[in-house]
Amino acid sequence: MNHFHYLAGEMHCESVALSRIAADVGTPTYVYSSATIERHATVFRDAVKDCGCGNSLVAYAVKANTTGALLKLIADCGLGADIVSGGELIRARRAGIPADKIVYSGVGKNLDEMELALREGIYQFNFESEEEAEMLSRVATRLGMEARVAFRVNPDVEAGTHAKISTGGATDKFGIPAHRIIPAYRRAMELPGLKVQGIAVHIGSQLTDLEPLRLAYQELGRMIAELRAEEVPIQVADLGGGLGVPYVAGDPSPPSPEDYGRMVAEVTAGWDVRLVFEPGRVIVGNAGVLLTRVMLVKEGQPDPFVVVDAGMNDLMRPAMYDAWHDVFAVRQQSRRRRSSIVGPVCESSDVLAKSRDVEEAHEGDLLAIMTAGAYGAVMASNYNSRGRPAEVLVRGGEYAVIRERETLDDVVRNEVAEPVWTGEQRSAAA
Ligand SMILES: Cc1ncc(COP(=O)(O)O)c(C=O)c1O
Ligand SMILES: N[C@@H](CCCC[NH3+])C(=O)O
Repeated sequence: MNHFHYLAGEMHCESVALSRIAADVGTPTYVYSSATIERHATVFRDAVKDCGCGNSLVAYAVKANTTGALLKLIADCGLGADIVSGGELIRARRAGIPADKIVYSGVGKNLDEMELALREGIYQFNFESEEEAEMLSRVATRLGMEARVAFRVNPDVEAGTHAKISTGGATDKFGIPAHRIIPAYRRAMELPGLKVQGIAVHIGSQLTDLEPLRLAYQELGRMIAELRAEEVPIQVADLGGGLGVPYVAGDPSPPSPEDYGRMVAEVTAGWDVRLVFEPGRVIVGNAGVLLTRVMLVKEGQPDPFVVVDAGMNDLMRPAMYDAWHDVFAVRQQSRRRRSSIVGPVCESSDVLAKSRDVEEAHEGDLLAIMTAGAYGAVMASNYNSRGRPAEVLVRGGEYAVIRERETLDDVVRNEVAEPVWTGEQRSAAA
């Protein structure tokens, strides 16, 4: 369910016409609906609230979309944050997410990031290796602090999603395999500065079948029992994120948060733990579109190329994962024409929609690339010296720019125009 819909043949977000945003802010621009985000946050929270001990923590996976105003909205819905870097920690805190609602995942946290997270007092570090436990112990001891920790298990299950977004297979870099879990916890319990409290799992993203999740959670349940038999005090089970969203209008396949919540309640019954969830895409995916303008239409083989002003640098997903995003004309057209929608970037993979039966497009038309709220703006780059797109948040009948479009000055800001070579630095110091 989202808040993008047609009114008198024109696509609106809530009640704001996308053509108005394009006229005021330009294109390409990401447009988000605050009502959709609030709704998804609430629906997810309600779907899992009775699972586990009933005091579940829903920690939004900040990587899906980190724009400050959007994070603030999610914080106001009471969600915590799942972070993967010091930068995401700072963003989450600035958005008002309390430290005790923050969990920290990721295979490579550096010492500075560990120190920052410790000083902030986050809820839990999810270790992805035994080495991380040693590192954090040293940091915590030096600071005279104690870190609450968990290990992420790699359950070796086939998530049934795109290979590049699967994370729970034996050859993926994430987590540690089941056979190393007990020794890892034994060691962590001996290390100073660590307080073992939980266990975590996350097998991938855009999952449209609950079975792989069920298998992973059952494996987690077995591990909790084994760990408790070894007197490891597991009180928290972090079930990760991964719930998919429909990328094709009307696609019924992704399970609803309610179905997911029922499955979780069933599998985790009797675990006697606090559950943590890390949803990303399901909160923001359908809350955003990328608004773009047709620059020209050129003949092509086998279909015409509709060249738009958004490219793979603005929305990487089609080039990177062959991802499908519906493309609709902002002003509905009755004629249709098989076309490829392509960006201006100098790469053959800069194709947003390949040979699609779409509404016929003409120079100057506006198009909406749908379901672009998650892993869209966050993955944008400056490739081809293109400024990253603007972002706009709609609320009721009004909207606000929440990120300005980058100018060329912004793009080159950190470059040093007149390099100072090391030899010159030495002679200046002498
Ligand atoms: C550890 C972890 N948690 C949560 C997420 C969020 O996943 P999703 O956006 O699919 O819910 C990810 C991304 O795959 C992740 O790596
Ligand atoms: N960036 C991916 C999701 C990765 C999730 C993080 N592990 C996507 O756009 O689908």
